[in-house]
Amino acid sequence: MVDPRIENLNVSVEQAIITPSKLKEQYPLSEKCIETVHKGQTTIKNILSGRDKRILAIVGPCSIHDTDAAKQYAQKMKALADELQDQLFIVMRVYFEKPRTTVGWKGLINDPYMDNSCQIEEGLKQARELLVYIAELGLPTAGEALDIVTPQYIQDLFSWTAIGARTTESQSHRNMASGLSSVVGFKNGTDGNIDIALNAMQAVAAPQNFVSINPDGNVAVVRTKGNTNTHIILRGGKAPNYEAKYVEEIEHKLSRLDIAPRIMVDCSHANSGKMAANQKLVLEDLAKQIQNGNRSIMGFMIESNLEFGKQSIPVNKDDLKFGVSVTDECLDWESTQEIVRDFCKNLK
Ligand SMILES: O=C[C@H](O)[C@H](O)COP(=O)(O)O
Ligand SMILES: C=C(OP(=O)(O)O)C(=O)O
Repeated sequence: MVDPRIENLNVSVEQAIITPSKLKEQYPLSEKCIETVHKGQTTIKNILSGRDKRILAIVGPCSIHDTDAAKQYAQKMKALADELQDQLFIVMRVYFEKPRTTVGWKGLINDPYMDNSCQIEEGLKQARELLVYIAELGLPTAGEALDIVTPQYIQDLFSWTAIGARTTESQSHRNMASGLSSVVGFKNGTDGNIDIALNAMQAVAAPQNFVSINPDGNVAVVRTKGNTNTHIILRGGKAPNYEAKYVEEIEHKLSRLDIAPRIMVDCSHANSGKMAANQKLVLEDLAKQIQNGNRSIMGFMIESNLEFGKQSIPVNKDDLKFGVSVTDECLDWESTQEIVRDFCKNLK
């Protein structure tokens, strides 16, 4: 019994939704999907361990708000991934959940119609349908695990996972990451704090026990084995942190902790000053570092969409510009191809 004098004072509605197993029945995995994810997860683990010498490239929109645009983007990306497969393992950024500094649209799962109606069940369906589509193309995907329950619905389709700058220090996110099957990258904090990511990697390597839900939607205790397939992502803080002097500093910190020095650089966010065009400069710098002998940089991240820039979410959704980000500024497709190809040429 809920006593309304002391409980749920700030809750307006509690609405049961589809269970993870029912959603998976509606959008099942074909053998081709399983092969895409299995190959994606395994290849990324091999890149992390250094067995596979290629560079991991996480490239795609800041956020998905229109699954048709995302499908077009994925088709283009698949062709680029095939073209550059000798040097890069390209994984499409398919981010459905956005952490906000204060308030704002929290992504396709939370609010698929972008009108504050927050039809989360519909958001989960659209997300899963899109991930199945992309896996059918043979293109692996990457997501940010932000909500700690939604992985039960879609995580089987991701080949790589990020924990964001605002949640790397969170115990709940570390618990969750310790049970994920993919490689997990931890961003440094928004203020540039590196230690929270290093602490996260140690916490996540250990077995954890916590309360979540099971595939049938029942409350369950989850006991994990721990996930040692993790790395740091440098995303800048008060200032950028992608240059060689920062990368070397992190290498030393990792070595002191007896963790293999494997580092991903996010070319966007504070490393680009949130200006999409600057991602080119970051990527050029990374290519130089690698040419100069760096062996710890194992990957990079780029925020890119069909079209350049960003737009605010209009009241009338017919006014949305197709293929333009509704969160952070993104590079357009042509520039994305160009800078990624140049990166490969520079490495040769
Ligand atoms: O990646 C996207 C944004 O940087 C992140 O969601 C924070 O956005 P905000 O500061 O606009 O809320
Ligand atoms: C929100 C993101 O990044 P960060 O956590 O680094 O701000 C992101 O990659 O979408």
